Amino acid sequence: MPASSDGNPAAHTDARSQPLRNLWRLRPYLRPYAMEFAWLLIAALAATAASLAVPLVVQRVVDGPVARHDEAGLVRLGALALLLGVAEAVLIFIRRWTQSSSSVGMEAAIRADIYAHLQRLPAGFHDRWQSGQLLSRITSDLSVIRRFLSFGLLFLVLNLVTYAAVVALLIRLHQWLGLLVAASAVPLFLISRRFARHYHAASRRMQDQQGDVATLVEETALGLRTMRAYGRGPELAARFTVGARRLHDTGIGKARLLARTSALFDLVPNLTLGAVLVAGAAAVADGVLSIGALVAFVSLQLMLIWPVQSLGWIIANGQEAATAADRIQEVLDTPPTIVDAPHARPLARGEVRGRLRFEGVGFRYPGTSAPVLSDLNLTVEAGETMALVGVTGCGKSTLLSLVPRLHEVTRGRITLDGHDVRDLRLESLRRLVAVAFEEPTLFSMSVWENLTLGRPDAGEDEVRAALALAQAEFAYELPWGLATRVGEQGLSLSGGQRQRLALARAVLGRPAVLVLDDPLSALDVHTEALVEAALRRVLRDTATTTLLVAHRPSTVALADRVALLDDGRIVAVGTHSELLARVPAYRAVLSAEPERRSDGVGLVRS
Ligand SMILES: Nc1ncnc2c1ncn2[C@@H]1O[C@H](COP(=O)(O)OP(=O)(O)OP(=O)(O)O)[C@@H](O)[C@H]1O
Repeated sequence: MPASSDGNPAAHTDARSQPLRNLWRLRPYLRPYAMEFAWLLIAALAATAASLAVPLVVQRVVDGPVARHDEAGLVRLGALALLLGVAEAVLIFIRRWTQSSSSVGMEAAIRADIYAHLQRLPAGFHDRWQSGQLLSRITSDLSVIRRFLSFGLLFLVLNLVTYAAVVALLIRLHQWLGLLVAASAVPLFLISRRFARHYHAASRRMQDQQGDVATLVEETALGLRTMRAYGRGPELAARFTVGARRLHDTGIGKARLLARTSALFDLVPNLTLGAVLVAGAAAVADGVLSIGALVAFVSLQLMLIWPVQSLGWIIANGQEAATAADRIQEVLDTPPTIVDAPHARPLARGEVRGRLRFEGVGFRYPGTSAPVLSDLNLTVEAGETMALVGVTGCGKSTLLSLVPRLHEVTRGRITLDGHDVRDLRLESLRRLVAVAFEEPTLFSMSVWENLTLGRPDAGEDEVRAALALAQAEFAYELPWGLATRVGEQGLSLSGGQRQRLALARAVLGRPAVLVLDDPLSALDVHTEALVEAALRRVLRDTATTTLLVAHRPSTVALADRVALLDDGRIVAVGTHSELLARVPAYRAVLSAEPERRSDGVGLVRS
């Protein structure tokens, strides 16, 4: 399903679009457990058969040994009833034991597939989807499906079989009374159908709202400091209260719907039971039914009460699972748009010189009308360092993201040594092109693991050299050195420390092309100078082609040439001093003069 542009793809979903179809589509996950399911179904059916046999034994007891005062017969039939009871208990144990391992295994397999799919989806998908929505799909929605596959589905089959078997036995005991019980299935069916329709819509609403609340909690946790600094705590709390209240109301609505329907599910079998008792007593009085048969009839009919009562719960569980499956398939059905072309080939580091060309490149974010880049031409020679300069919001980061194909060009092409980057294997391209973002992400793992993300085979000397280059030797001073866990729930690092580790991570990969998005913006002047000096040395020595977003003259000084980006195009290319001398717009961008934003939103300083 295409996500909506408001970041809440769920908001536009038709809840009744494909009831049960998406749940059915999950059946391949059941296949590895088909044998286990067959066994547990056999165990469950055998347990049901054992429980159904008990009233028939009771009938024999009442009409036989009790009527004839036959003690030996009573003991024999009593022992049989006891045996049936024990058999039922053992079979139920076997069923429960089997069902837990298979359903948890299926849940884990679906979760692994969703996670792998999320990794293949392009950056644009993650820009549009709220992470809370993804989180709730991969956690609570999957749990709902597991519960249905392990309990709801089993009891649905079991209860239907029980119902059919009991009705058949009842018809055998007394045809008309049996048919009366069978007729009670009609109102039950109508009630179930209406309930399923309403409950499906309510379930979808609730699962979407759970995702919204998860998003709110996540945003609050991530933005806690900003929120406090601006004194916006109460406002966010109010937003949360509204979301939580909505979720609460939907939950209450669902519970009331279930309660109302459950009352009807209680009423129908009890009314039928009342009618059977009256008509059965009359039949016994007329001598057409024995007392033992009436006792057996009523005992069997009582066995229908639980299957009918639990129908509400089973339908509710099934509808929740169906909507959860809808939400999961919405993610799985989103095709990964940035993938290897069939003819894509790998390119070894040794084969690459690093000449990077943008030829008539255009780019527009999905769901937006105006392109950010249009007809952009630029050549970065092999081993050259090119700085990219432009006002805030003109598309510098967007341009960089096109090189490793985090986004895909919508027009033109980007070539590396003459190869269109779309003709290269993604894995190969991303090994050749290393990126350091302005706001780098460190993962919840050790500094070492964060550094060697793109080069798991890197040796200690290489890591040391990369840390030295990025002036990031502070990492050795951390409590456990490079083994210190950083990122979420790890040690907090300053913005500058994070940037330096990200820079070390980028250069450690020994890339052919280094893409740096203002990588020194969070450094103090002294550290910046040290990093720049080291970076200049390395860029020269390793002959790495570098495309570098720069806002400050000191960073621009790292570059051999500078390209000025304006209105989605490269409007000037030259050395820093050439552009300073002949391009007023360049002077304006690099000086502290106020400059119009490229999108015309207002006046900003670059
Ligand atoms: N995911 C997105 N979806 C839609 N529009 C986006 C997205 N990301 C960025 N934009 C828009 O694209 C334009 C270019 O953004 P970009 O981040 O590339 O600018 P920039 O030149 O790097 O800015 P800065 O110097 O502030 O980092 C902006 O108008 C921005 O609003």
